[in-house]
Amino acid sequence: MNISQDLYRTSLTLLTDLYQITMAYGYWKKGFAEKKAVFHGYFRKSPFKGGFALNAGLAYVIDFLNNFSFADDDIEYLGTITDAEGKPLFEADFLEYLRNLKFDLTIHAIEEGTIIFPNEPFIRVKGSLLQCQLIETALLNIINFQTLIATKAARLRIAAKDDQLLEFGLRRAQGIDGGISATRAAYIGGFNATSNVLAAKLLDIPVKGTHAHSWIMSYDDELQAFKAYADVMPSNCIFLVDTYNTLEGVKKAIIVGNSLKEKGYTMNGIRLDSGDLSYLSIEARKLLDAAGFTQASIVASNDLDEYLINSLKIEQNAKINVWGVGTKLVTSYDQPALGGVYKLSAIQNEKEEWQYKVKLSEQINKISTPGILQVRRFKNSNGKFNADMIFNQEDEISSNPILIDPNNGIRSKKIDKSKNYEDLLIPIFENGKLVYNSPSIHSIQLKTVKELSQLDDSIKRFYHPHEYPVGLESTLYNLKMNVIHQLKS
Ligand SMILES: Nc1ncnc2c1ncn2[C@@H]1O[C@H](COP(=O)(O)OP(=O)(O)OP(=O)(O)O)[C@@H](O)[C@H]1O
Ligand SMILES: O=P(O)(O)OC[C@H]1O[C@H](OP(=O)(O)OP(=O)(O)O)[C@H](O)[C@@H]1O
Ligand SMILES: O=C(O)c1cccnc1
Ligand SMILES: [Mg+2]
Repeated sequence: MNISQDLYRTSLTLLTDLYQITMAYGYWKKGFAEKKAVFHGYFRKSPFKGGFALNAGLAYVIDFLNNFSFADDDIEYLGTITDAEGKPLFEADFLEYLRNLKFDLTIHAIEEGTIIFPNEPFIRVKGSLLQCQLIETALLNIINFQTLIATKAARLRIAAKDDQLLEFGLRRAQGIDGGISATRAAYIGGFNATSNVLAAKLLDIPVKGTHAHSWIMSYDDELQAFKAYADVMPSNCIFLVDTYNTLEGVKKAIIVGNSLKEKGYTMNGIRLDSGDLSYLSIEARKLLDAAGFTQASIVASNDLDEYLINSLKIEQNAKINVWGVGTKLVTSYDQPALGGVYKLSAIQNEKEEWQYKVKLSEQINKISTPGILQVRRFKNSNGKFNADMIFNQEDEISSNPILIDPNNGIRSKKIDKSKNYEDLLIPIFENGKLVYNSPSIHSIQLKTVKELSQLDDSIKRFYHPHEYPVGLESTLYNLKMNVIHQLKS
């Protein structure tokens, strides 16, 4: 077996939890597989104790859904699953139903590179209960991870300001796909390039890199190693200077930089990968400037994250202008998962009327919201985000709506009707037909940059950020309370 080939040449339709297929079987058996339902995907808490998340993963969801069909070998495999008594779990007619299933859901989603907040649906799925159910796991798998990493990357972008950010994470990433999709999400979040060659090729992301300690160690002498590197790649020289003694390394880089200059080339810079990055970058900058290399970059790497970059830049005045970030970004070191969920919120009865559904919980923030929802983002006259309103599309909305905090009914906010707004959930699939053109990854990154500029600094800060107002429109809030009271009585 060739794992990588087998993994990527298979249909991904079985990328799901068994219970989705078990429920699908149950719906089919009970005759309501094709009953119309609505589900929404959303998360309840911004990651990293932050004030926002950056939406990512939609292009992968689209790809998954566009190819959603059970291949013959999928059906054959499902036929081999048995129950506790050793009998086939699924009957043959159901498997034939799956074999002939044609994806026909209607899906609205928020575009990648959009800032999103807790409780607002980033995706709305409408159509047969059976199909809505079958896609849950893959959809959450894709969006939870890419949104998490894109958010981390956006935080690194906030810390690094206008400096270059390079993603170096592949060696520490969570497996093969974890590595590739982390690279994608990092780019969406604002990284300039990656060292991951396969991801760069597959996803059209700029690829960059320096060299490793092993290059230096393979020579008897550091100076000889730099000279040899300059010989081989005179226009691609960022010398890693910390193998033995960092500042001595910088001096040797300068010697080689001067001979490059004589030959008409430019030394691009140096990289620091250990020691006190603040002290060493300040001293290295002095040495480089004194030798006339004022344009040479100082790249830093070594367990960096947004807090360290912020401290190095703001508190310590480090002279670093390119940041290589790996482990802490691609593994989302301080928060390993985004808790995005997918909940049923409406289902049609025999008369094809919508019945609204709520999942109750002792924890108020875990009570789901009923309806067929849309997210409306209100903006101030300067373009900055003002507040987001979640509303039920089936209800009339006042032009001066009142937003109510879903977790605290006494907190509310009035929106005046002069505000500009945008509805964030846009059509992606209509009855199974793709009606959305995915933007290039470069335009998604540009969108991120614009969105971050429209978000107030108080929401972007890392410690105790201000909570951006997201409320249920009052008619929806009342609907939710009514559904809850009916369930309790
Ligand atoms: N000025 C600084 N302020 C705060 N943290 C720093 C500063 N300089 C470096 N760091 C961080 O401190 C840690 C230092 O790492 P550590 O003590 O393990 O040694 P090292 O620099 O990696 O050396 P080596 O690779 O030779 O073991 C790294 O996470 C690095 O990012
Ligand atoms: O620190 P990260 O953010 O993950 O960035 C990537 C790291 O990978 C490389 O070395 P590696 O960690 O393999 O070896 P090292 O620990 O000896 O530097 C590189 O020199 C960076 O230190
Ligand atoms: O190109 C680099 O400098 C690099 C690439 C991967 C990991 N660490 C460093
Ligand atoms: Mg390391």
